[in-house]
Amino acid sequence: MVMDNSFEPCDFVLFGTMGDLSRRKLLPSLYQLEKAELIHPDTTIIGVARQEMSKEDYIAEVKSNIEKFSDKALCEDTWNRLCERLDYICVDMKDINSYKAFDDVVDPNRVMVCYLATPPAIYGDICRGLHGCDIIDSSVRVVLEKPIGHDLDSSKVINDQVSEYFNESQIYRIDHYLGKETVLNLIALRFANSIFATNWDHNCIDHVQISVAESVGIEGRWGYFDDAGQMRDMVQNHLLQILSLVAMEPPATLDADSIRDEKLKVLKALRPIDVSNINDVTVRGQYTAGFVKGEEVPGYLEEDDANTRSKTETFVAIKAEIDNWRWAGVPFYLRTGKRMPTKVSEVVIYFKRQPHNLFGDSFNSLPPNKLVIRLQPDEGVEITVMNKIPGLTSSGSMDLQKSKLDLSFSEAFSEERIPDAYEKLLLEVMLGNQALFVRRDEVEQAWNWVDSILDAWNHTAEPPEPYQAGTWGPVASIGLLARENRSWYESKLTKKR
Ligand SMILES: NC(=O)C1=CN([C@@H]2O[C@H](COP(=O)(O)OP(=O)(O)OC[C@H]3O[C@@H](n4cnc5c(N)ncnc54)[C@H](OP(=O)(O)O)[C@@H]3O)[C@@H](O)[C@H]2O)C=CC1
Ligand SMILES: O=C1O[C@H](COP(=O)(O)O)[C@@H](O)[C@H](O)[C@H]1O
Repeated sequence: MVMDNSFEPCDFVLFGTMGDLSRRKLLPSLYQLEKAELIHPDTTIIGVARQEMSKEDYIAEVKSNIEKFSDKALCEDTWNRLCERLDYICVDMKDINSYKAFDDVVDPNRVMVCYLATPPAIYGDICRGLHGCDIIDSSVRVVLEKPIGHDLDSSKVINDQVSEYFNESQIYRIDHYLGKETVLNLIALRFANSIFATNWDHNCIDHVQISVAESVGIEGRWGYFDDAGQMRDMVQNHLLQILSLVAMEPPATLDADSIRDEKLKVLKALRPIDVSNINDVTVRGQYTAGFVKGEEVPGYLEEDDANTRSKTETFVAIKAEIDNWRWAGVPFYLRTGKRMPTKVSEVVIYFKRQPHNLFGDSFNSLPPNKLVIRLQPDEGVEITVMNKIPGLTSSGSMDLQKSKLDLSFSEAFSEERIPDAYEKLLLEVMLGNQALFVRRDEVEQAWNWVDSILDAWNHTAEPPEPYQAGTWGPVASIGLLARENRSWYESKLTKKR
C-alpha cells in the first residue's frame, strides 16, 4: 500500500448501519478496502443505529453480513483487522439527547467522516444532533446519500439544513455511478485519446444513446420507489451524471471544482422539456407481469405492498438536447427501466456517415462508425470500423465489411479486480477528495430539468404505458427513435442470452 500525507486516520461513523445500503454495499466495501490495506491502521469504524445492541453483537452482525454479500469466502486475517476497528452506539437520530453517546467513541482531535445511510428526511436532525454535542468542526466530513429531496424545493430544504452546520467543502453527495471504474474511464477515453478528443462534437457525431437497463424490479422497496419512480431514482442522478461526463468541455484539471464546473454547464444547457413537447420527447412505462431470464415475475402493481392504482413509472426514455455550440443538433437519447431483459449499462456514440461515397452500394448498406462504451457488466470499449473485404475484383471497386475492435477490460486487465463503486467512493471520502461527489448546484440544476418533465407528466395525467417484464420497455420507446430513422442499440449482452 502507498500511503501519502493526505492519508490520515479518521473516525468513520456509519449512520443507519443496520439498513439495506449499509448491509449490502457499505460494510462489504469497507471489508474490501481493509483487504487492500487501504484503511489507515488507526482508523475506527463506528456503526450507529437505534436498536440496543452490544459491541460484540454488532461485530457478529457485520461479520455475517460480509459473509453474505461478499463475492469470496471471508479472509480471516482481513476480518481480524477490520473487527478491531469496529464499535457501535445506539442513537435515536431524532433525539438530540441521545447524541451524548458520541463522547465515548470519537476523538475530537481526529478527522470524523459521518456517512448518512439513512432516509434524507433525517439528515437535518443528524446534523443538529452532532452540533448539539459540539463535535462539528472544519475537519468533519458528511456524506449524503441520494436522492437528495423529491424535487428542487425539497432538495433545497435538505441542503439548507445540512449547510447550517457544514461548508460545501465538507459535504460529499454520493452518486455511486461516479465511483464506477467505467464511468470514470469516460474522462480518460475522451481526454487522453486524440482520436476521440478531436471528433467529439456535432461535426462528427450523429447522436448519442445512454441506456441503463436493470433486470431487477423494486426489490421490496415499494414504499421508497413508488414515491420516487425511475425518473427520480435513476435519471435525476445517474443518467444525468453520465450525460454530463460524455458532453462536458475539457476541464482545466482533474480537481473537484474543474470537473464539477464543466458538468454544471452541460446541465444548464439542457433544453427544457415541458407540456409543449413532453409527448414528443419522452416515454414512460410501467412493467406488467412477465418473464425475466426465464423466471416468472409479478407486475409492478402486484409487488408486495403495492397500491394497485399507482401511476409511478418504472421505465423512462427521453430525447434530450444540449443547447450549446458543441452539441447543436445532436440528440442524446436516454433510456432506463426496471425488469428489462438483462442488466446492462452502455453509452453508444453514433458517428456521422462520411460526406461522399467512394465505395458504391456496400458503403450505403453499412452503418457508420460507432463507439460502444460498456459501463457494466462485461466492462469494455468497442469500435465498429469499415474494412475492405480482401480479394480481387474485376470492376476496380472495393467491397466493405464492418468489423469490431473490442477491448474487454476483464481480458485487458485480467490481473486487476474491478472494485465496487462504493469502495472507490469510501476511499475518496477518507482521503478528502471531492472530485467524485456531486456539488449542490449540480443537484439543483438536475432537479430543475427533471421537475419540469415530472410537472408536464402530471399535467397530461396520462398513465404510464404498460410493458411486459422482460422486454425493452413500451413500444413507444422504439417509436421515439424510429420516427427519426434511428433505433436503439442492441447490446451484445442481449444477443448472447
Ligand atoms: N438501498 C439501496 O440500494 C440504496 C439506498 N440509497 C439511499 O441510502 C439511504 C439509506 O437507504 P436504505 O439503506 O435502503 O434504507 P433503510 O431503511 O434500509 O435503512 C435506513 C436506516 O436508517 C435507520 N434510521 C431511520 N430513522 C432513524 C432514526 N430516527 N434513528 C436511528 N436510525 C434511524 C434505520 O433504522 P431502523 O432499522 O431502526 O429503522 C435503518 O437502519 C437512503 O437515503 C436511500 O435513498 C441510495 C442508493 C441505493
Ligand atoms: O441508486 C440506485 O441504483 C440502483 C442501480 O445501481 P447499479 O449499480 O446496480 O446499476 C437501482 O437499482 C436503485 O433502484 C437505485 O436507487
